[in-house]
This record gives sequence, structure tokens and C-alpha cells, in this order.
Amino acid sequence: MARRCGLCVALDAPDLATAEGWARATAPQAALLKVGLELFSAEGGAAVRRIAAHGPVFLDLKLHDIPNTVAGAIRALSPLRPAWLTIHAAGGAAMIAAAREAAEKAGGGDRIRILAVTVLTSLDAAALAETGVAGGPVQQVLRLGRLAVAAGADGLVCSPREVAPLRDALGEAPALVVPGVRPAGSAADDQARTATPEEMAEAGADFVVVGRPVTRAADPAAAAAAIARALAAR
Ligand SMILES: O=C(O)c1cc(=O)[nH]c(=O)n1[C@@H]1O[C@H](COP(=O)(O)O)[C@@H](O)[C@H]1O
Repeated sequence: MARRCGLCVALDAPDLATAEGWARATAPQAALLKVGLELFSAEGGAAVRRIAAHGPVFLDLKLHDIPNTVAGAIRALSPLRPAWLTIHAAGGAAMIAAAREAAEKAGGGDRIRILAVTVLTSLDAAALAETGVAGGPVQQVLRLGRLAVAAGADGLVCSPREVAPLRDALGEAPALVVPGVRPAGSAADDQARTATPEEMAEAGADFVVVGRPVTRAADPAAAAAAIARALAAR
């Protein structure tokens, strides 16, 4: 049976008023609302608290540091109660395990779920090779995905192209969260590994993350509704 795939709207705004306007417009279509580095850097924890009034929050800070520092950051963030929080899988098994432990200690039944970012969707094979990683994105995503799930990550962030290989390798349990999704005809922007919502339909993702195609549309509510319809029509 096909999984339900929800829309996560990336609220990448320079201020809370703009982000909250997008949240209000898109919340009826959105399974998650994402507060990322730009909004959090501008507005701090107030952004998470305010956006949480419109729907479950995915706090995307992509933590990447030594285990003790990441665990401390998660303790400090835990009063904000985001549903999901990102760390970088490249931080290694000990860092991922420390993140999971900190999330468990911080919180009851609705603890923060840890998502490990594998290979950023803005990197193509050549850009990845420049960082010293040979073998291409799929191989590296599988390597980091296996490591992260074994170390305690609840889910993974990957590009549309790696969803099917990750499901084959890791089964149904880990949540797969997929940015880089672009409706047909919309600009790729700085994303390198993309697919349309329709192409995502059967691939087995739990959430697609979409920012600019929604937030820069003339009518963000209509753009979100169109993507939600495309995801549901599988
Ligand atoms: O962790 C993420 O959400 C993320 C990981 C990744 O590899 N690529 C990626 O684009 N993202 C985020 O997903 C969103 C994509 O936004 P748009 O490119 O505007 O749709 C941004 O908020 C990015 O920070």
C-alpha cells in the first residue's frame, strides 16, 4: 500500500510577520511547517512558539558539532517542543546517538524526533566529489542513512532520487523527508537533485519540503493546495 505523503512548507523568511502570513495561508494544506536557519536566526525561539499555533513545527537547524555540544543544544531547544529537529548525519554515529539520547531525556511521549540530513539536495555529483566524497550522491546517502538509523535517528532527509534506494535498504520504519521537490515548470533555484510531486508519488517519502515554489507564488495558498492534490492523487 502506498504511504501517505504530507506537505511541509519551508517558511524561509527574514521576519516572523512574513513567515506567519505564509503559515496562515498554507496551514490547511500542510502536515508540517518548517522553521529554518534564516527565520530562527532572525527571531529565535519566538518563531517556533508562534508558528506552532498554526501546525506541527519542523525545526531545521542542521546541528553538526561534537556530541556534547549537540546534546546541549537539544536540551536548550527542548522547551520549544518542535515535532522534528534536523542534525547532520556527517557528524557521525556518536553525535547522532547523543542527539537521540538528549531528545529522549528531554521529553515524554511527544519527544522531539531526530532527522539526519544525508547529502544536501543542492549538491550534485561533481560538487560532492569536490568535498572529497567519491562514488556519487546515492552511494553516500545510503552510507550515511544506514549509519544514522543505526545510531538512533528517527528519520532521514534526502533528495527525491534517493527515496526508493533508501526504502529498499532500510525498510518502512525511518521517516523520509524530501526537499528539492519542484512542480513541473517551476525553477530549480539552487537545488541540484530534484523531482516533481507526481514523481514523488510512489517513491515512499513521508513528507516533501517545499519552500519557494509556494512562498514566492502569487497565491501561496493555491500553490500549496496544488502540491497537496498532486501528492494525494497517487
Ligand atoms: O533539511 C532540509 O530541510 C533541507 C535539506 C536539504 O538537503 N536541502 C534543502 O533544501 N533543505 C531545506 O528545504 C527547503 C527547500 O526550500 P526550496 O528550495 O525553497 O523549496 C529549504 O528550507 C532548505 O533549507
